[in-house]
Amino acid sequence: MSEHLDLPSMRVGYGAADSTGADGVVEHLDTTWLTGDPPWPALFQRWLGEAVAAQIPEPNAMVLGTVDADGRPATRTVLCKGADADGVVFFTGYDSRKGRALAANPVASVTFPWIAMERQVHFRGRVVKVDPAETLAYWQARPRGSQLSAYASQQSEPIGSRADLVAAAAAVAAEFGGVDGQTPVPVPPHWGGYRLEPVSVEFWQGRADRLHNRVLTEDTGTGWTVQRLQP
Ligand SMILES: Cc1cc2nc3c(=O)[nH]c(=O)nc-3n(C[C@H](O)[C@H](O)[C@H](O)COP(=O)(O)O)c2cc1C
Ligand SMILES: Cc1ncc(COP(=O)(O)O)c(CN)c1O
Repeated sequence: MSEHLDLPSMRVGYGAADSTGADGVVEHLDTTWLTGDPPWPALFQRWLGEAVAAQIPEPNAMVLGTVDADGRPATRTVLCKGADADGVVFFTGYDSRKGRALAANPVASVTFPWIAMERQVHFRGRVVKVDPAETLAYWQARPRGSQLSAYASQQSEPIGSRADLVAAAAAVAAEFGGVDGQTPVPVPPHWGGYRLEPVSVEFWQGRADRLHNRVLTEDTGTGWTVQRLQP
């Protein structure tokens, strides 16, 4: 397949030297943009708001990296459902492949790949389960169809066919009064939220000639540092 695609020559240049990039920002990302304690939330909220305003698809999608008990890394996309000074929150199956990795190794990375904005934000840190009240509040805000599917799905386990999957979902729907029923679907015991509590957050802004801007903020244990990194 890829032999018909000229991958080596595929590239996009970012901005023009010393001018604005696709992020619409003339000034270069600078360490002085990161203020506050911790220093990352204000700039992160601004960039997230700009990604939403730019109408890029799924601006709250983030690529989550985990490492399993055998040291094998894996990444997949999840939706960010909360972001504040305490960290970034996502919801998933606790017994899924990622859930099992996080049980063994409660650390992760997440990357927001805002490529259309020529931006990326990268977090690393410890991961904790959110408390059940936070999971319940989010669960109740999900569409009923998504609740039924999450209830039916043993996420990341094999299933024989699409028909088997549809039948499993239909059985769960019947248990709770049908797809359009009124019986509330309880939070499945195997489902809930996690919060990545960042110890490092890196902001990346693409610039001409690959002379990009990178600013890293890290929690050293005695306070947050802010440094520019080479591209
Ligand atoms: C844009 C996008 C958003 C997704 N959001 C979630 C999510 O919030 N939670 C989730 O469990 N899976 C989500 N998925 C599916 C995951 O990428 C993944 O396939 C699933 O969670 C199983 O991952 P695992 O087997 O590594 O545990 C999303 C996929 C895409 C493409
Ligand atoms: C399996 C799964 N779980 C959870 C989510 C999170 O999003 P939402 O709660 O908005 O459905 C997604 C989003 N694609 C998903 O695919």
